Amino acid sequence: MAKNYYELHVAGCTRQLPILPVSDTLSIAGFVILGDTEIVTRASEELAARVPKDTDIIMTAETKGIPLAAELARVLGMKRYIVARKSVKAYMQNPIWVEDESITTKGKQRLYLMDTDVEMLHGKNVLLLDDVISTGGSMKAMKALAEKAGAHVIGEAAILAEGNAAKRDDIIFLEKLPLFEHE
Ligand SMILES: Nc1ncnc2[nH]cnc12
Repeated sequence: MAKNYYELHVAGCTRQLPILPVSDTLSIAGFVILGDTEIVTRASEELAARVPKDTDIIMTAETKGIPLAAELARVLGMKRYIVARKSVKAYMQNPIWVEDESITTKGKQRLYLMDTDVEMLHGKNVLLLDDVISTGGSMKAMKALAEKAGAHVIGEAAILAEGNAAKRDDIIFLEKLPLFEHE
């Protein structure tokens, strides 16, 4: 049980985030939107106002970005959105893939798209979406994957920008989230 919490205020919601170690020297405030309809709905409304006008389609990656992408696409009246997967399922034909590294996952993993996703992305302006942008590793992998599929990445958006990402002016986000360094 985590003893310490960080109080987050975002899109009119307040959440107590448990501070949890991800390495010997670094802890994060765990932000989980899975199962939280209120934060997903309200954040999507605020993000919708900031989506680049010429966005054709939204793309996210498994897992925590999925409800956000579904709701943001719905608010924007988009019938489809794209989910990059962490593994290849039997129903995924002719997959393409890239390597991915993230702050919350140990080691390397891959991100995959199936051929129907590639068809939907080809030649489109795509907005990359996630719950948190931190090191930028997941976004980098998603960008490479979208470009491999023949899409043009028009922007990167998230509910929160964590650590140094909060200083970036090339990404869309609603609030900052600190990282917690210790000895
Ligand atoms: N603070 C955080 N909580 C949950 N997922 C994350 N991914 C990157 N930073 C995170």
